[in-house]
Amino acid sequence: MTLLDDTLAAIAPLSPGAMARARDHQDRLTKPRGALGALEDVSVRLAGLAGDCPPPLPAPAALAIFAADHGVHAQGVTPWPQEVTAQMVANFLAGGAVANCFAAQVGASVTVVDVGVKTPLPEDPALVSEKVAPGTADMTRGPAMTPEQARAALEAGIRVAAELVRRGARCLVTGDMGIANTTASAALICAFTGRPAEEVTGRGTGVDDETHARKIEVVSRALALHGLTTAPRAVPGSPAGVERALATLAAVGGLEHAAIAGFVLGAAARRVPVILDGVIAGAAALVAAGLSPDALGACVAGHRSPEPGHGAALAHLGLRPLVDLELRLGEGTGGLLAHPLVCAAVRVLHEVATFDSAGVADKN
Ligand SMILES: O=C(O)c1ccc[n+]([C@@H]2O[C@H](COP(=O)([O-])O)[C@@H](O)[C@H]2O)c1
Ligand SMILES: Cc1cc2nc[nH]c2cc1C
Repeated sequence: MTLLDDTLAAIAPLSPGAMARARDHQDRLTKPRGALGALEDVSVRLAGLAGDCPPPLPAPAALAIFAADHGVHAQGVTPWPQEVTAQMVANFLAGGAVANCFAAQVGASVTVVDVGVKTPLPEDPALVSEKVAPGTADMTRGPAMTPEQARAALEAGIRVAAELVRRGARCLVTGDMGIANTTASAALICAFTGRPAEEVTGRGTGVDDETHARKIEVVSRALALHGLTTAPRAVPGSPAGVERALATLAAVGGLEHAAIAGFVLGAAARRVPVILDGVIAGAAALVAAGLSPDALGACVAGHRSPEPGHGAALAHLGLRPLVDLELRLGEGTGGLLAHPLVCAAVRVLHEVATFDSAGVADKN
C-alpha cells in the first residue's frame, strides 16, 4: 500500500450520532433555533468529524502555502513573470506577505512548501522542500504532469498535513502560490463540473480583456486535447472515479493543486478540519472529492473568491463559503480570516447556556 492508498482507506464518513447530538444541543441553547445560521451547520459538521459533541476547539490553526510553477505560463495567460512565484516564497519566509500578516492576526503558524517552483530558491531551513519537478509541463501540448508526479505531489500534501497535526495543529488552512495557477484551476473546475471554459475562467491577478479571451481559449484547447470536455460519469471514490480524478489532475492540474488535494485528504484521514482558501483550493477540493467524497466532511469553505470558477466549484461540492469580501489574493488569506468564525461556531457548543440551565423560557 502507498501513502495515498493508506490515506484514502483511513477516510470515513461523518458520525451521524455526533451530528444529531450537536443539532439537538444547538436547539436547546438560549437563542431562537437556527439563529446562528451557517455557523450552526459548521458546528454540526465538526461534531460529526470529531465523532463527539462538543467537538474540540479547532485551534491552533496551521497554514501551509504550497508553491509551484506552471508550464501553461508560456501561453501568455498572466501578466506576471514566473519568477514572482519564487520571490513570493522568499517574502513568505521573511514574514512580509499578506498571508503572514493575517496568520499573525488569527494566531496561525505558517509553513511554506516548495512542491514545484521553477526558479531556484535560496537555502532556507524554514522552507519545506517537497519539490517534485521544476514546474509542470504546458497542458496545451501534453499532460501537465506524469502520473508519478501527480501522486508524488499528492503524497507531499498528505505528509505536510500529518506533520502539522503531529506538531499540535487542530485546524489546517490551505494556501497556494503559483503564477498562472488560475488557468490550471479553471481547467480542473471545467473537467470536474462539465462547465464550459467561458463560464469558469476568470481574470486571476487582473488580466486585461485580450489576455482573458486567450485564457479561455487556452483552457478550452487543453480540455479538448485531453478529452475532458464533459463531466466525469464515474462515481467519485469508485475505482473508475479515482482513476479519472488522478488522470484529470495529471493532465491539467498543478503540483500545488495536487499537494493541496493531498493536504485535504491528510486532514480528513486524521479527522482534523481543513479550511479551504480560494479558487485554487476549490479546484484541489474537487480532486480530493473525486478521490474520496467523504473527505469533504473535513472541509470548511473559508471564503468565496470573485473568480467565477470558485463559485462553480463550491456549488458542485455543496460547500457554503463563510466570508465574501472579494478577496482574490490566494496564499490562504481568505481561509485564515474564516478561522475565528469556525472557532466561534464550535465555542458556542462548549459555552452557551441551555434554556433549562439558564432558566430562560422556551417559546410555546
Ligand atoms: O485565491 C484566489 O481565488 C485567487 C484569485 C486570483 C489570483 N490568485 C493568486 O494569483 C496567482 C495566480 O494568478 P494568475 O493570474 O497568474 O493565474 C496565484 O499565486 C494565486 O495565489 C488567487
Ligand atoms: C505580487 C503577488 C502576490 C501574490 N500572492 C499570491 N499570488 C500572488 C501574485 C502576485 C503577482
